[in-house]
Parts: sequence; C-alpha cells; structure tokens
Amino acid sequence: MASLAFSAKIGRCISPSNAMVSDQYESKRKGLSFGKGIFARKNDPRDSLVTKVATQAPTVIPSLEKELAGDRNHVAWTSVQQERWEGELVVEGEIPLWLNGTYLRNGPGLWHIGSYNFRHLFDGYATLVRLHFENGRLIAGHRQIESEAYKAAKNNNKLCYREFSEVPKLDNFLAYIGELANLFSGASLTDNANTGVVKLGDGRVVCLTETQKGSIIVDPNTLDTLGKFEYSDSLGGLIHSAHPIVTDTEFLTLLPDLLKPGYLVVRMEPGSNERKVIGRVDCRGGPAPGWVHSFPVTEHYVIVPEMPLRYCAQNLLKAEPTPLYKFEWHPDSKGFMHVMCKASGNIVASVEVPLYVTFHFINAYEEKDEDGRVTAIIADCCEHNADTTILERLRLQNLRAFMGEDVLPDARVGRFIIPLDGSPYGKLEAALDPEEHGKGMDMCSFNPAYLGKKYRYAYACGAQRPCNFPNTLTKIDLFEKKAKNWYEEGAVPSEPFFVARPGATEEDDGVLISMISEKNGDGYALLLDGSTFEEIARAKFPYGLPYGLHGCWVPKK
Ligand SMILES: CC1=C[C@H](O/C=C(C)\C=C\C2=C(C)CCCC2(C)C)OC1=O
Ligand SMILES: CC(/C=C/C=O)=C\C=C/O
Ligand SMILES: [Fe+2]
Repeated sequence: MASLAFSAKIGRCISPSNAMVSDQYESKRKGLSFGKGIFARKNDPRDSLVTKVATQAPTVIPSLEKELAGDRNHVAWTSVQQERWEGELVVEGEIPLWLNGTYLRNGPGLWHIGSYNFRHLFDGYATLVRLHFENGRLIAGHRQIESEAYKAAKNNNKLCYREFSEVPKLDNFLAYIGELANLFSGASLTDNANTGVVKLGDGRVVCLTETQKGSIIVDPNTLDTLGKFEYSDSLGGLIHSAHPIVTDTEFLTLLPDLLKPGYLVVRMEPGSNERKVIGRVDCRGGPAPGWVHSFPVTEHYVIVPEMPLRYCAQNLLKAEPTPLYKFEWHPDSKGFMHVMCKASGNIVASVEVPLYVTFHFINAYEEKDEDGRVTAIIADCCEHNADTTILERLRLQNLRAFMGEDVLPDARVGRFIIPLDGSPYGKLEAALDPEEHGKGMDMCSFNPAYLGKKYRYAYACGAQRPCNFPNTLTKIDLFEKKAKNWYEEGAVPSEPFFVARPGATEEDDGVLISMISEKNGDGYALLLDGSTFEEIARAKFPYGLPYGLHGCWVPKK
C-alpha cells in the first residue's frame, strides 16, 4: 500500500515522538504485537484479516469469501490496532486555507480485552482521533484515552468497571454484595469517556460519556489524558446527559434524578468546575426519568425531553444485559416535552407528545407570530419512529453480520411543535419525507452559529438501502424539505461535523468533516463543501479507522 508507507514515513518527520509511534505501527504491520494485555490478541480470529488489510494493497476479496465473511471484518467495527499514532496525511483535492484548527472525534474504538470481545458498540474503550488542519496541510493521529477503566483493563487483562452492556465477572456472593455497594456509590461504574468531546469556553477540552465520572480532560494537541474533570459542586448523582450544550459562555446539561424521577437543569461558567442549578423538572409519568442522551435549547429556553424509554434501576443491577440494557420502554407512561426558562428556571410548558425514541436532538428554536411573540418551540431530533430496536441493532455482532439485508430500522427528522399557550399536547411530525434520506437518520450537526435559532440546514448520516447502519452523509434543507446525499459503496461515514468559514454570512458556507471507514479496511478523512455538498478533499489514513461518534472543533488561537 504505497500511500501507507509514504504516510508513515512523513509521520516520522513530524516530531521525534512520531518515530516511536510509527515504529510501533510498523511492528504491528509485520504481525508483531506490542504493549500487553489489551493488545496481545494471539488467538483473535480477526487478526489474520486485520493484519492482511494493514500490510497489503487493498485487494478485492474474492466474492465467495466476501459473501461468507459478510461485514464481520469491516474496519468500522474492528478495534483500533495501536494505542497511538500521528503523522501527516497526503491530501487529494484541496483543503481550504481558511480551515485552521483541530477537529477531534471521540468514540468507542477498542472492543476487546485479550480474547474477550465486547457486545455493544457503546462498550468500547475511547479512541480520540485528531485532524489538525494548517495552511492546507493535514496532520492526523489518534490516541486511547487513559481512563481508569481502560488502564485497569489493560493492567489486569479483564474488564474491571461496568460499561454500557458489559459487567465485570464476580467471583463469589460476597463480591456480589460488595458490588451492590459499589454500584450505589458509583465506584463500579465506568469512566470510559467514549461518547463525545467538547471545548469549554475557557479552552479546556473534555471527553464525555453518560457517567459524570467519565469526564476527562485531554490535550487537543498531544491527545494526552490530563486528568479527571472534577465537578466541584455538591449536586451529586452519577449520570448526566452525554451531550451538554457548550458555547463560549456556558455549559448546560441535565442531571437525571433516578430516586425522585426528574431532571436538574444545570449551568456552568467558563473557568469554573461548579454547576449551578437553573431549575428542576419533575417527571410526568413512569417509574424513572426518560433517557436523556441529549437535549436542545433555544435562545431563552432549555427543552427537557421525557422519553418513554426510561432508565431502569433493576437493569442497572443485572449482570447479563437485558434487551434494552439500562433502559425500559414504558409506552403507557407517555412521552413529554418540558420547556424551562433559562433565566428564571420556571417551566413555561409541559406537554404530552406522541411516543418517541431519539438519541440525538438536532436544534430547537422559538416560533414567533407577526408581533414577535413566541407562540411555540420547534425542536428537531433524529427520531426512530418510537421503535427501540435501534439499540439492539448496535450490538457488534449485528453490525458485523451485514450480508446485504436491509435491517436498519427506519428513522426520520422528528419535529416537535410545543405550543406555549397552555395547551396540554404537542405535536411530533416528520420535518421532511424520510425517503429523501433513505429513512435512516442519526449523528447530526448544524452550523453552531444557529444554536437555538431558526435554522435551515442540518447534516447527518442517512441510509442508502439495503444497509444495517447509517451509511450516507446527508444535507437536509428544512425549508425546501429536500436532502442531498453522499454515498460510497461499503463505506461507514461518521457524523458530518460542520465548521463555518470565518466571516461567512450564509448558513451553509463552510465545510463538513467526516471520517470514513472503508469496506476494504482503509479509512480516510473527508471534507465536503457545506453549500454544494460535493467532496473538496480527502486524505487517507495509513490504517483503517474504527467507527467513531461525536466531535468538536478547536480553532487555531
Ligand atoms: C455512545 C454511548 C455511550 C454511552 O454509554 C456508556 C455508559 C457507560 C452508559 C451507562 C449508563 C446508562 C446508559 C444509563 C444509566 C446508567 C449508566 C450505567 C451510567 O451511551 C451512549 O449512548
Ligand atoms: C450510532 C448511533 C448513536 C450514537 C449515540 O451516541 C446511532 C446510529 C443509528 O441510528
Ligand atoms: Fe450521542
């Protein structure tokens, strides 16, 4: 693979430390394992193909072999092969000269310990990928986040903390009792910050997951793990939304209360580690709060979703995963949307809405009448037609078993309309015909200058069917109700992330950054023009990229 050797060579030139990481990469290519524990996978059946992919030109796999293999070895669902790498990538096309800064993408990139394979996409140890753009050049790299959970797994060659679907094996009944105590104190919960990464207003870069203890500060240049982000308040609780709303002036998040079902809406200022309570929402139904993976805001309001997919304390205690993991589906408990005034903490609307399932809210805004009075809140999300099976589809064995069947459950841009006139019901409808994006929809972004404001464009992953996972990049025009899709056969693209051109006046004037895991085992960074949605540049990594979740942009100072 010419570009592989070339890129690795360039990699060595960048800084002295690269020689070490690139050499590690060379050893891996030659079939030698390095490190210990996690990386010493002598009998892993995936090794042969992974090594083949890493060492040989990307040859076409003979069709019978391919048919038998399905997507078992798709690099998107294969653990990253080395702990870290850094190097300059060769760019095809042109990176705009205004694009100066660093894109970071976090995600669960390592799904095994020794020969033990994890079950679920969300279980993997965090892999942070970096694309540093400078004057048309691109320096890339990745590094595992040194969470306690990751380090313990590496040192003990076994799972030591509770991950999304994985629970450490206990030796005896006494250990089980101890484990119950650990669970209530949060000691056994993971700090594997594998979901997202945000840049706070004060410049600190924090990787996040659903557990509060999994808030980890990293250096965006070296990807070093700098330490835990410790919340200095005494709000307590173990979990939070994995997607806070972060701007230069604030950090807003939701803390679900599992004991007295509800949510605290909290705010933290730049430079501070102390969250302050804006207000509290009591749940309207069900035994526990709905899962709040994310939530939206408008200019003046925080929108608190109460999804009928609710946290489940019993499932938390179970050793074996239940069909919905830490959650339970309670259609009888109904779905609600609450609207809290950011300034006062008062709840200005709390409406019942049709049942819904979403991981990701896109954006929200205030709808005004001709006199400028706010009449309703519009909140958009990637909505899975009130069907929870997407959680099951994200099991690694399902992701790896793709044989051409169309098994990705349908999803749409769900648009909530929440009236502010005191009526008890809100609406939920598709913002555009889901056929426009192949009835697949998740992993969304938009121009952050439009946060909480009326906006026209959303970017996300859609579906070119048949597929088992969102496999297109799609630009959604919410005014025209149209989508434009980018697709490459067999490719698994990660969330398209919008970066605006400095000085832009048009909402879609900027670029989308995505990272692509290819079916031949390779991977590349991709830039699409925000306006035309055409490719403007791509740059191949010297190794295939595992799938990753969410990213952030750290502009050049
Ligand atoms: C993505 C992604 C990662 C993430 O999950 C990670 C964990 C460890 C979540 C754990 C839990 C819940 C989901 C619910 C309640 C308890 C707790 C164990 C903290 O979720 C994602 O979506
Ligand atoms: C990958 C995903 C959700 C990720 C959560 O952070 C959903 C994919 C399919 O709809
Ligand atoms: Fe997410």
